[in-house]
Amino acid sequence: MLLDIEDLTIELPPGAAARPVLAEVSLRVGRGEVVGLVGESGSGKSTTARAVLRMLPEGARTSGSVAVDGEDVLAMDPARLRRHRSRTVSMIFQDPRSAMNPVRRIGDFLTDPLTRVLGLSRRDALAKAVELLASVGLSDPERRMRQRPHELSGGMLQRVVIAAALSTDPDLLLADEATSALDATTQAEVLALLRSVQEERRRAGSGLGTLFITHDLPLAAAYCDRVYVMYAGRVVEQRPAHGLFADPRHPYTRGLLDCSPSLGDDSEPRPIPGRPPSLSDPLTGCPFLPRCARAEAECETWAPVAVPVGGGDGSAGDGSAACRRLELVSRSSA
Ligand SMILES: Nc1ncnc2c1ncn2[C@@H]1O[C@H](COP(=O)(O)OP(=O)(O)OP(=O)(O)O)[C@@H](O)[C@H]1O
Repeated sequence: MLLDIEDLTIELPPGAAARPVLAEVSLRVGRGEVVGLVGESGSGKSTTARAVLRMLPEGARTSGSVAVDGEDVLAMDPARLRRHRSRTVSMIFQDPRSAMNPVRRIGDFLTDPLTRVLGLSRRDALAKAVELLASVGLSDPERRMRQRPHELSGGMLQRVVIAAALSTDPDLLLADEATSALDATTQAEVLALLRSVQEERRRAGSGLGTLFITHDLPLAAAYCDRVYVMYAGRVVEQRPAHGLFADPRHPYTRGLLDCSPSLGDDSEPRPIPGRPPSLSDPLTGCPFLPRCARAEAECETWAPVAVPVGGGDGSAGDGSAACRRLELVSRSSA
């Protein structure tokens, strides 16, 4: 398994929060797989991605494990961690401008990791940077190399950032809301680009794993192979994308789909009532309870546990959802 997060719990120092930022998160990404991580703001998506780079909140206490290619990231020594961050994993953020120094040229942004991390000569790095810009679909790459960020559109800049992220040939790509700031057409183009990179690496026999973070569940269901849904620092459902979209099992997943406008459906999107809990809200029982239309008194004391669920196409056990009602059903049919 390329990325294997097991039972990861991250707690802030005493007094800073009433509940963990992440609670017992387990998540896997295989080579060649695109895995979605979805949830409302504050659910813990970025913290999960940052934990893969061991970029943890100040003073955080951690339990559980984060392994990449079988190696425990939380136990890496500083030299190994540097290599892990610069070679094995690359991260793309929502705002490409924040990743770039506005006064430096695009060429410098790209050649920097090539000389520093890969040890290429300046000349080879320049040639490789031009190649990379062409490979992400930017016209006139030599001219782009001399331009500064403000001279390029958001979509073009995100392509530059993707080129830089791929320049060190990482095994794992963490895309944190990487297309959220783009208009619909540009978003579709950037997703197609990421897919084609994925295919190319698959054909070359060195599958790239992608963790695709978004608040947009229909987008994740359309783009990803498998999707994890997070709520209040926990994974509440994880399924193959088609099953999740066709037959969501957790009430929160259903709620997210019901509040998304969908093509060919005239029904009004219905927002989930209430708001997600903040870190200062202590949680007992099911964290979704205050917003759940199907909650019962017993949910108040229920300790969340992942219950195996089928794929919506008759296949069994290829996903899970953490809901007490599903646990009752699975117990009664066992
Ligand atoms: N370094 C930190 N110190 C204190 N609190 C933090 C820190 N990092 C994250 N948090 C808190 O942890 C919770 C989860 O944040 P996180 O950024 O992982 O959520 P998210 O799902 O990615 O949200 P968004 O979509 O808004 O980025 C939030 O309540 C956030 O305020």
